[in-house]
Amino acid sequence: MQWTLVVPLKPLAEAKSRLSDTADDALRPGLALAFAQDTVAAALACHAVRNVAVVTDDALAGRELAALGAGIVADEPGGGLNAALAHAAATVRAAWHAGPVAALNADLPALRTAELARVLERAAAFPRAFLPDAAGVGTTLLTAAATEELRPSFGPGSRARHRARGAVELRLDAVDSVRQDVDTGDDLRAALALGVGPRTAAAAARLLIAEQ
Ligand SMILES: Nc1nc2c(ncn2[C@@H]2O[C@H](COP(=O)(O)OP(=O)(O)OP(=O)(O)O)[C@@H](O)[C@H]2O)c(=O)[nH]1
Ligand SMILES: C=C(OP(=O)(O)O)C(=O)O
Repeated sequence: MQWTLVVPLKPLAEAKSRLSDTADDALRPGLALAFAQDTVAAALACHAVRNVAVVTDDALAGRELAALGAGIVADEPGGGLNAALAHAAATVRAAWHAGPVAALNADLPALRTAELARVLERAAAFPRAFLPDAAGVGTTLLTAAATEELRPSFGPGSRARHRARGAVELRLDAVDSVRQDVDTGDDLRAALALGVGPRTAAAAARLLIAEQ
C-alpha cells in the first residue's frame, strides 16, 4: 500500500517556541527548517510513501521542501493545525487521487525510512491508526484508509483523544525514530542520540558553537 503524507509546518519564525532556551531567535527558524527537511527527505525515500504534501504558508520552507520533492499545500482555512490537516487531506485526495493518507509531524529529525515503512505497513491493517510520541502523551503519526476521514486531533494530550475518537494505537517495538518528536532541549538530545539527518546535524553543530 502506498501512502500520501501530509506534513504540517508552522511559519518558521513561530515554530518550536519551546526550544527557545536551547536555540535563540536567530537560530531556531533554521533548526525548525532542518527538522522538516530531514523528516521530509526520510519520508520521500520510503517505499511505502507515494508522495508528501507539506502544509505550510512559509515561503522559504515551501521552496526548500519543494526542492526535495514535496508538494506544498496552503495552510487553510486559518483555523489552526487540525483544520489545516483536514483541509490538506481533502486537497490531496482531490488533486492527487490519494488513497490512504497519513499526517506526520515535521519535527522528527531522526526519522528512519525503514522504521516509517514498518509503521505504515502495520497501520494499513486498520481504518484509522496512530503512533504515540516518545513522551507517551502526544501523537507523531495519524493514518486513515482510503475510505476514511483523517479526523485529526493533534495538540497537547492528543494520544488520549485519538484513541477516544476510534483510531487504533499502534504498538510496535523499535520504531523510536518515528516517535521522537523534538519539542524541548531534552528531546533534541534524545534525537541526536538516535542519530539525526544531515541538515539537523549541521544546524545542531551551529547551536553548540553558538553556546560556547
Ligand atoms: N501548517 C500548520 N502546522 C502547524 C500549526 N501548528 C503546529 N503545526 C505543526 O504541527 C506539528 C506539531 O506541532 P508542535 O510539535 O507543537 O510544534 P510547534 O508548534 O512548532 O512547537 P511549539 O511552538 O513549541 O508549540 C509541527 O510540525 C508544527 O510545525 C499550524 O497552525 N499550521
Ligand atoms: C501536536 C502535537 O505535538 P506536541 O504535543 O509535541 O505539541 C501532538 O502530540 O499532538
